[in-house]
Amino acid sequence: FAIHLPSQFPAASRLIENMDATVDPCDNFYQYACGGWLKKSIIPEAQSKHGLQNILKDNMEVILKGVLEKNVERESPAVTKAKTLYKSCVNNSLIELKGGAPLFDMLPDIFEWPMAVDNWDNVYGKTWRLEDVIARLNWKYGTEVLISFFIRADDRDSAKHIIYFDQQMSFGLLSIDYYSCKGRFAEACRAYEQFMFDLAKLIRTDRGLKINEADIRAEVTRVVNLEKDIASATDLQRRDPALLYNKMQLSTMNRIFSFEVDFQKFNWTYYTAKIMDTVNTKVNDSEKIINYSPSYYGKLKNVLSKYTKRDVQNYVVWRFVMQMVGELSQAYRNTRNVFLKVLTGKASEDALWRWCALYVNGNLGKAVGRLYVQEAFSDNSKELMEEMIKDIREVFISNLDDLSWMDEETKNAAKEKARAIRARIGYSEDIMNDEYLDNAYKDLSYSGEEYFQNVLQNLAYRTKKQLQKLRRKVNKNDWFFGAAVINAFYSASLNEIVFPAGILQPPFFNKGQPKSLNYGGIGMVIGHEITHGFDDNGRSYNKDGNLMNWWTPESTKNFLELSRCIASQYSKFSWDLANGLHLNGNNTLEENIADNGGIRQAYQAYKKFVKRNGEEPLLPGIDLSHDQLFFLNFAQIWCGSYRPQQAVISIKIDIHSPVMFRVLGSLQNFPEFAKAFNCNKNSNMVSDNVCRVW
Ligand SMILES: CCCCC[C@H](S)C(=O)N[C@@H](Cc1ccccc1)C(=O)N[C@@H](C)C(=O)O
Ligand SMILES: [Zn+2]
Repeated sequence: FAIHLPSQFPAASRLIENMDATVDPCDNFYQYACGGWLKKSIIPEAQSKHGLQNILKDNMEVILKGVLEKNVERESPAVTKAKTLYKSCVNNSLIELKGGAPLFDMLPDIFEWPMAVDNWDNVYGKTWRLEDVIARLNWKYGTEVLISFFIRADDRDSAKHIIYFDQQMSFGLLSIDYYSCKGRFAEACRAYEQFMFDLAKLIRTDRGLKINEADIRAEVTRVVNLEKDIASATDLQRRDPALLYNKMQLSTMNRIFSFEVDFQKFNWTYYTAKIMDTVNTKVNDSEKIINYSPSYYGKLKNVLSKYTKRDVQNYVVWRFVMQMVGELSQAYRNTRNVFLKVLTGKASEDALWRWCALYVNGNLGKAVGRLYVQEAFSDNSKELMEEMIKDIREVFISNLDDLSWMDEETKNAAKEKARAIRARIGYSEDIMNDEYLDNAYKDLSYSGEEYFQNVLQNLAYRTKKQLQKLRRKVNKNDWFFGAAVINAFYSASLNEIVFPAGILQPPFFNKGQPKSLNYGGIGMVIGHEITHGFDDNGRSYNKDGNLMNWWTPESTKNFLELSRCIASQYSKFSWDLANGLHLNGNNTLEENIADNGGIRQAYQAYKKFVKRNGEEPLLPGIDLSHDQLFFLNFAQIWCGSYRPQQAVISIKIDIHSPVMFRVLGSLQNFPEFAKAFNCNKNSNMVSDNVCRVW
């Protein structure tokens, strides 16, 4: 356009392009809103799913590349470190030259990988202790295996830090179902074993060691069986945080929850001291800890009694090396690429610069966040966001009065908590301050030629920062998310909602676009995050972020009944792309409650805005009311598609419902949607059993 159109015009063309007006909005609003997008979009080779939000992510990566590659005459040392790290990461020729050596040269430091070395039993086996290897994997290599050890705010004393012991949180095959190795999971299992086999073989080859394929295969099989047994020991349904909170002394862990490997009793105090010594923090038997998974530790005893120390060492080192192949030469990356293609459908690697931009952002989020904000974030959105947060918070609070299932006492406590929620918008001022930034990264120094060492340094550094917090109070002013992040968050222990700069952009938000689009976009996100304070997990925490029950038994009973309505409703959705698998309404309950609350609160806030300020001028070029545009923009934020393999993964491990069901589920439960589109009561978009919690 030669003439400068008001910035809302791109909104109209975007909305029209993405939708398919031939679909009846009352039949399938997702198809109506996204049909246009779905017709013209393909999932890139390097992705296993692709949606409108990925386009924002791709654009952000381009911005990050630009700022990380730009040489400027004067900059803070912290920013220089980010650029050096990036340079080492994109130095493909040098990475290729180093082959697998950076990895297999450091394996002795974690007591070696038995299947990729000779004579392990004599050289390492005799003095081997499980505590030594998993302690080191934790503090030095940021790898949690068998035991999840982390330091976090005490659930019942959110100002203090405490040590937590939890069950293993991640598995090579992602979820327990894959270990059946049957039907749709058979191929993934085989590819997983092949990945381990190929990597062990490659390391032996590069080390000049002989290869007995049958021996390697046998060890691979034992390792996968061990991992399957560990996964089988994990607690699956962990809905109530109060039930996880088992505070005890380390001596109790030794007395009740210990286990053995090759008849060596695991000593929890010795293990914990091994980790805490690295940050000069003394712990002994009387140290208080929180055991999140008593039954898992009880089962671990039986699991490990079936395996040798060699099997256990093979497994724990495998969990580390399988992550690290990504930082090595093509031959090593290929062992995992083949596996990922089968597991997720991802058919090629991401462009190296994209991977490196995200890697540096993930590790030096404060420095990269500063560059991103300076380059791409218009600061004028803060007051508009504050106004919208105020609107939506008030709607949440006033809606409480309509809830017949909640008594006055509980309502008052809910109002108090809602008022206490603190909002973080865009980025923390700290990152614009040179000495703050330089201090944050003072202990880090990178080499442009040693990418793998840089990565190891980051693994140790991140863990060290966390371990050092144990004897310190929680700093409630710390931002726990970077600025270049296209997402939003709620923290129960801080009772805080966070909207990083990355999400404050179209289609979520734009000062120039109509308010109907802003409320259907970021407005719904704001409601989503506020509602997390009251979902089936967040509701257990009080306004100060402590696990304290502020509910009357009657209100609790009613809440659980209504949340079960949501859970069973979403469980009814079956997904043809995942050959008919049903959603897991329990695993996705928190996010579904948040979505259902968010859409209602944002819509009501928009209507209040219109009452205060009058109807907005219609959007030229699209004959929809602003009520309709509100829902259209919300839905289009979720336009996207999945590869079949990724569809199964999302159902198994994503706490969010798949995108189309997030739109269908929340709108079927919200009668104002049907009103806006004049849907009659037996249309698909009107649920015959509306569920409503907030
Ligand atoms: C491991 C990350 C978990 C993120 C959890 C936060 S509460 C969340 O669910 N954020 C919302 C933000 C949002 C809400 C409504 C509409 C759009 C975007 C979310 O859905 N995040 C998605 C993108 C995700 O994290 O997968
Ligand atoms: Zn959420």
